[in-house]
Amino acid sequence: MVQAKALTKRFGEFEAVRGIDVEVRRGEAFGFLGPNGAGKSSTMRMIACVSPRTDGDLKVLGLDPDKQGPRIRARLGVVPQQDNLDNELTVRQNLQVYGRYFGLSRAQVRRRAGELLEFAQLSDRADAEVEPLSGGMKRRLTIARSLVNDPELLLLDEPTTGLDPQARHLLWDRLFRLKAQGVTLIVTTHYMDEAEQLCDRLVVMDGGRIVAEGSPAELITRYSTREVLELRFPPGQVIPAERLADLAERTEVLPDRILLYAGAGEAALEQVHARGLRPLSSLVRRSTLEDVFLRLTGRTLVD
Ligand SMILES: Nc1ncnc2c1ncn2[C@@H]1O[C@H](COP(=O)(O)OP(=O)(O)OP(=O)(O)O)[C@@H](O)[C@H]1O
Repeated sequence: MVQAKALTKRFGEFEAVRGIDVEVRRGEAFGFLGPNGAGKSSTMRMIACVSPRTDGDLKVLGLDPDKQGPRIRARLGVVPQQDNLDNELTVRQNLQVYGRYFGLSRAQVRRRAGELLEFAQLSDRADAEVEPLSGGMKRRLTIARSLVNDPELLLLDEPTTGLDPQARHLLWDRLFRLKAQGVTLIVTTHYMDEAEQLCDRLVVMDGGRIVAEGSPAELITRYSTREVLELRFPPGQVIPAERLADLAERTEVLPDRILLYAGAGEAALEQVHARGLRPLSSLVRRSTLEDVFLRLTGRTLVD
């Protein structure tokens, strides 16, 4: 669906995307995970044929965005980072206007709008104005609108940023449904749980480069331990990192806590207690993509 080789985007002197290689296969949910400024949106905008590449090769649906942008766009759905719905129109009209734009007849538009309202779980709001809708509803409507042309490939730039957990889960559920219908998804996100839930495969981006690639489970196995012991100490107390280092394969000291990467977290915690250390709280959890990112970059995703 997408083949990029040494794909590069420069803004003047600044290189936002630094020669990345990416391949997205039909039917998969593929993710770009990285913090703000990593180059995810710049990459997405090149794939969406709205921003030309500066260098490298790019094929989307086997076509060249420089020469065949309109043909590609006709088969794509694009969900931008910011909702750009028409607040003057109702929910249904937002879908209908887009349908007309894609050249559907009035009858086709009516039918498609009905299907999409159902998909977005907004049938009961069809004739409501857009402005007072919740953030989650607006997001679902934006996604529904991007599906008007029945795209093979759907690009979602930070689909759930700013949504509460319930709205995020509802939205993920809709995306799973699309995937089950065979739509290829490409998602950018700085939420590691979103990447872990949604993506079959992903690349971790930082500073315009790809720093790792694989399925969430592969990345965790490759770059982290099975379990992590998180210890918090009272404010102002120096974290006794040197007294804990031998309990784990690796430790990370963050401003408010220390992370001990150990195969068996409970056993490590027993040792902590046996050494007379009394953390304010302790938590044994499995490793996540956040741990992978920390390992690869020395920073947390939300820095
Ligand atoms: N039009 C532009 N002109 C100049 N610099 C830009 C432009 N667009 C993006 N950049 C810069 O390129 C870098 C990558 O931006 P990009 O939006 O691709 O990152 P991102 O990973 O999507 O982060 P975010 O989540 O903030 O969108 C940033 O440093 C940004 O300031």
